Amino acid sequence: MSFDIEISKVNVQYSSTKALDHIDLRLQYGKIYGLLGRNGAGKTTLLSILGSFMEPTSGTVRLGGRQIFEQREVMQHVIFVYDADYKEETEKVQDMLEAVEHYRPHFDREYADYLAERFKLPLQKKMKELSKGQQSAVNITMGLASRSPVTIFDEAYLGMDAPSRDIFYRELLEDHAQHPRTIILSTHHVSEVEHLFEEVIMLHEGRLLIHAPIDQLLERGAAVTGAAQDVDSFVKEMKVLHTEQLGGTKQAMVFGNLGEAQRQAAKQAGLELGIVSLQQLFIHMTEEENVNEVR
Ligand SMILES: Nc1ncnc2c1ncn2[C@@H]1O[C@H](COP(=O)(O)OP(=O)(O)OP(=O)(O)O)[C@@H](O)[C@H]1O
Repeated sequence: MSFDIEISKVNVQYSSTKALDHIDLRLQYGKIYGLLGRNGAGKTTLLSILGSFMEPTSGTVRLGGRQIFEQREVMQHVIFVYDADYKEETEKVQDMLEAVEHYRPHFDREYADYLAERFKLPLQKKMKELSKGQQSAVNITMGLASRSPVTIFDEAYLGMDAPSRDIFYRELLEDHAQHPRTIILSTHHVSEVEHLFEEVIMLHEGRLLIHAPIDQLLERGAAVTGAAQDVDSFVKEMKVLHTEQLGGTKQAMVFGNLGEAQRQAAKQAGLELGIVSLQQLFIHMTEEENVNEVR
């Protein structure tokens, strides 16, 4: 079975809110995707559809060419890890892990034990007795150890401290290298995880803003720094996402590939060209005044 994902003309309407507006996406099997968007952009809605937690109002979602909603045989290959509510959960951690093993055909018990050890999970405690960060670490352990061909993490690290998040990111990269699968990570900690992504998907107000390989996206951003009038004249025909000025020195963040001739011209004008991080691009690409031109 192929595990490529095809999302076609997907719309989701919640009473008066259009949460997803005509989303078309192809996700190739085996890559790590970063899903970004401001609060309310539609990330959880999109991931809930992929996780078969809900059906779109219209449009189709296929995995390997097959419809996914309520298709148990297809959905055993997809795991959706999200910030679940365990306030009432009396199951012990150990039992939770064993239960997942039952219906996840690629689950690796040894790896789950190893991760439980790495995260120092109290295996004999009830889920509701765990701290928020520990509950998230259980979710992540289930998500990684399931080795599902499609593994979705929706803000899965909530409450986890920086060392635990670091373990998560390292394990994800190492395990993905050994057991390639599609991983989709939705996150607000952009600067912390951008090194994981192979492709970036940005949603804005329910619509697709961009879907591109991360290196191509980063190549489109540049920070031009120098004397204010020189910067202004250099960027006058370009898409400027953001500017900052300190005294006579200005920095403009531009969006669009700079060719060799432009790079030479910048050098001759005494301007410095710097790289822009994904976080900076994300912040300014999703500003109201920039969205239309980015699109
Ligand atoms: N059950 C619901 N009923 C009505 N509106 C909803 C419901 N769930 C989500 N929405 C709305 O749909 C839009 C998308 O919400 P969604 O949770 O998908 O965004 P998100 O990108 O995951 O946001 P966040 O980053 O804040 O988690 C928002 O405007 C939200 O208010």
